[in-house]
Amino acid sequence: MTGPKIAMLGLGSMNGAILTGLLSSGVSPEQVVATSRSSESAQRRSQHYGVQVLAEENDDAANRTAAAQAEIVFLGVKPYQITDLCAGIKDALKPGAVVVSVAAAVTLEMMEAALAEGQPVIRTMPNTPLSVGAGVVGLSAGTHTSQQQVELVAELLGASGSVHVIPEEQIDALSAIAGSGPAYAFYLAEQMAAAGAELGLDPELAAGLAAETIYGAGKMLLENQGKADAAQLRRNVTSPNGTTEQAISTFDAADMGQTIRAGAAAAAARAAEITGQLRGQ
Ligand SMILES: NC(=O)c1ccc[n+]([C@@H]2O[C@H](COP(=O)([O-])OP(=O)(O)OC[C@H]3O[C@@H](n4cnc5c(N)ncnc54)[C@H](OP(=O)(O)O)[C@@H]3O)[C@@H](O)[C@H]2O)c1
Ligand code: PRO
Repeated sequence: MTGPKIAMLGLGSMNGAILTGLLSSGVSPEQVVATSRSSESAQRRSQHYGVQVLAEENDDAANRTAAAQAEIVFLGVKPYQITDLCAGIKDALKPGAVVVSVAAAVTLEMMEAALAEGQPVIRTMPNTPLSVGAGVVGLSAGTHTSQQQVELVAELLGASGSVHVIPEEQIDALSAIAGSGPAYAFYLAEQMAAAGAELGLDPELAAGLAAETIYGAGKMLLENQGKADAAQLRRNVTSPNGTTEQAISTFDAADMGQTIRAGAAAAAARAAEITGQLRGQ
């Protein structure tokens, strides 16, 4: 085993996506110990990822046991569970270990208050495309976190995506674009596939066309950065008086741009609302 030992407490969609990215980028399964709530899910995930997964259902101390072994401890449970999890593991953590939350809405201050005095903590907002090496991560460091720990975590996650160190006040905004963003793209894919089927294409073909088209457009956006922005690339497809123009006019008439901006604003507002609820607990 080379590299730091990593604990993943909770191994659902998000920590699972991070783990897939880590394993693809050269982290060895022996470096990882994970937990889940149910023994059924622990068994399934252990088989899927080839890592040890302890179930809390079988052993109340599963999270402590996993955390005690690691230099980096990812918290991947639901936001309302994070501070209880912190309190549960605080005495078990190794000196120098860094606790990395992936949870929406849970602040560094809340985690620091639930952990031992001086505990290094990092708050992240990752997205699930980390599982295919194309993720985005927002990262804010706590009061007692060293630059070396930030760099270690950024390097680990950076092998499966881009990492942006940002002030904590901007995490909800990043979450509304990049954390939730894959769902917006999947929603667009669903609607494009449905439209293709309504126009007479085989539904499977239509879904494939939607996926490949969104992938290709994303690749062009990235490869044209600094040369042509999204608006220019869209104009390049939109021949005057042609077919695309009809689609874009229909979108504009329904104020789709404003709808998308309102959706992202609602996601950010919900994060702030959950933070408020957690503070009131
Ligand atoms: N999904 C995303 O795209 C995304 C993106 C960014 C951030 N996040 C954040 O990621 C966190 C997890 O979300 P998710 O979507 O991954 O949820 P999820 O798929 O429901 O996964 C939650 C995981 O936590 C486990 N768990 C529950 N209670 C536990 C306990 N007491 N001890 C150990 N493990 C426990 C569950 O185990 P069982 O399977 O046995 O129930 C499951 O593995 C949330 O805080 C969310 O804000 C998610
Ligand atoms: N998924 C989590 C949620 O929907 C956080 C961003 C993406 O709450």
